[in-house]
Amino acid sequence: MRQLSVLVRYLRGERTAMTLLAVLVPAGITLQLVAPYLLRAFVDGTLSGGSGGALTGLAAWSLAAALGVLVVTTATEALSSQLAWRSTDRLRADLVAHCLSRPPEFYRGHPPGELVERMDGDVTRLAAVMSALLLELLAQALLIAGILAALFRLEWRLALVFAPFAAGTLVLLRALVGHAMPYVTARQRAAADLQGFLEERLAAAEDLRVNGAARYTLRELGRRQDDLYRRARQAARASARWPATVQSLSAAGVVLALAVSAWLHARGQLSTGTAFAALSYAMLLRRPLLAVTTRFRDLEDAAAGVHRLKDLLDHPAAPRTGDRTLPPGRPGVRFDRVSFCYDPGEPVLRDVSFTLRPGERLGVVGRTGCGKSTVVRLLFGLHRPGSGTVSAGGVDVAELDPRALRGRVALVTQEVHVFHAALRDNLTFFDSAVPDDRLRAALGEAGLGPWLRSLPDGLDTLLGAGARGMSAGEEQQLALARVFLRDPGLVLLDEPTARLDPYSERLLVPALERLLAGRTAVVVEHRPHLLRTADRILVLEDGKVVEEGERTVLAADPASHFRELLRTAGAAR
Ligand SMILES: Nc1ncnc2c1ncn2[C@@H]1O[C@H](COP(=O)(O)OP(=O)(O)OP(=O)(O)O)[C@@H](O)[C@H]1O
Repeated sequence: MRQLSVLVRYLRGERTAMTLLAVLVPAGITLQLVAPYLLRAFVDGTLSGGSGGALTGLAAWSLAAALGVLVVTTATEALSSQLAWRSTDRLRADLVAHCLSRPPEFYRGHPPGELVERMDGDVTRLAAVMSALLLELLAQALLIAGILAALFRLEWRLALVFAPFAAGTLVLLRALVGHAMPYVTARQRAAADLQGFLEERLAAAEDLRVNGAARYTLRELGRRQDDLYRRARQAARASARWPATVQSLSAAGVVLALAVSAWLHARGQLSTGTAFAALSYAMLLRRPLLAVTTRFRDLEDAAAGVHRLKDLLDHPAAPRTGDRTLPPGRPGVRFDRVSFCYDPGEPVLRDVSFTLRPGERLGVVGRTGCGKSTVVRLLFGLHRPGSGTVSAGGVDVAELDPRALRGRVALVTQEVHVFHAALRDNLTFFDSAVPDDRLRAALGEAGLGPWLRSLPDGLDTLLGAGARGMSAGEEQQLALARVFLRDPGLVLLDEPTARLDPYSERLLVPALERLLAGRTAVVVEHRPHLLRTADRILVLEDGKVVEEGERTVLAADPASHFRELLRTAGAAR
């Protein structure tokens, strides 16, 4: 139940609704408790030949009580469901904001499908708890207490029979929560795993089909579905065992009420009306106990969900950033004895040092896996060096305000995300303040002018899944247009042409050249012809700098690593 403390935090902002509920719930319970009393008076009144007027009055009161229960229940449900929507919306917004501020490692541990399951599935389950369950459990607990109190007033011997029975049932319920929780958590984990798997495979559907991996994917899907089924069965078994026990116990309770009432009635110690009322209370008691137990499964689901959400919320934030900004103009770059490793273990960069003056262009080369992309990721502030300093414009990147950094430094990789949104929004990231002529100019600089003119709705054309498709080259040009729009002083290119065919690459190169002109740039590239315009070259091997210097000098030196790389690449072409 500790997990539900998260709920309490979100319910705290709902004072008015909670106050109204605090009035409505006891009112509803009181009305339910009054009904058997009215029944007793009616039965005893009828048997003792009471006046017709009094009996009609009692019947009218019973009807009013039943209507009252209906009105109060409807109002309670409407109020609690509104409260749940508002609270869960806030929780979901907090979760999204939280995830958006996590470092890249977070997304390695939590694939998008799993995050969607948590933000949607878990949060929706919580909505159910907030609206119905929690309130219902509270109301039913109050109802049980109320029934026992009413029974004491009615006939203390009957209450003595019921009190231990109800208490015993509640103790069993308490045990139930902890009992099924691990199974429920395992089931939810398996569901999230399945969702993550589906999300990843569907995103790569084209590759899977082309490479004939569809059958393997279906086999894997089957394995994960089996796992989910097995865990769901275990969870259902664990959750069902106790409610069945409680159901039997409550049936025994009703029989007990009947037996005790009949015995007392036979000895003349209980009026017929009181016996009826006692039986009504026994039936009434049966309802909350059963409701509580059958609802426990949902409650456990939610508690396990909260557990997983807390786990998500507890993930450490991205490393603290500073509030410094970059000085105006084109920033220089400096790596000073930088070492870095992703996970504890082998360093990916070791003691890397180099300097790039403002406006210079550095080509980073080396075999695959030698750490080239890591250099640009550190410069873009995606990771912090384990030791040493990475600075841009003379400011340690760790001390830069991330917004200032992103405003002045642009990273272009081979991954381009096209949102299912208008072209305009895809360029501005939903900033409506950017004027259209700037957008058109940026698209023109990126070489997308003719493409824009061919679009039926121009900047309003819908892009992304299910809408206007784009070739890999056009997507890459779109990424460049985003960068042109920001007019950064430092551009980082991480193999932007890697997934393009030679034709698309030839179309992209002029736009890339326009982008790099007059800016400081770090270019990671395998293909030597894209390094033709670099001023300096950095050659990495196993995370270490094995060569660094002017491109023309290195290219002319027959013994240089760079010359060797050019030769190898030339032979491969
Ligand atoms: N997110 C990550 N978590 C753990 N290890 C990583 C991660 N990213 C890269 N690595 C590892 O760090 C090393 C350097 O990776 P990096 O991407 O910098 O190499 P690269 O030189 O750019 O390679 P390529 O030319 O293939 O793109 C590799 O061994 C890689 O497996």
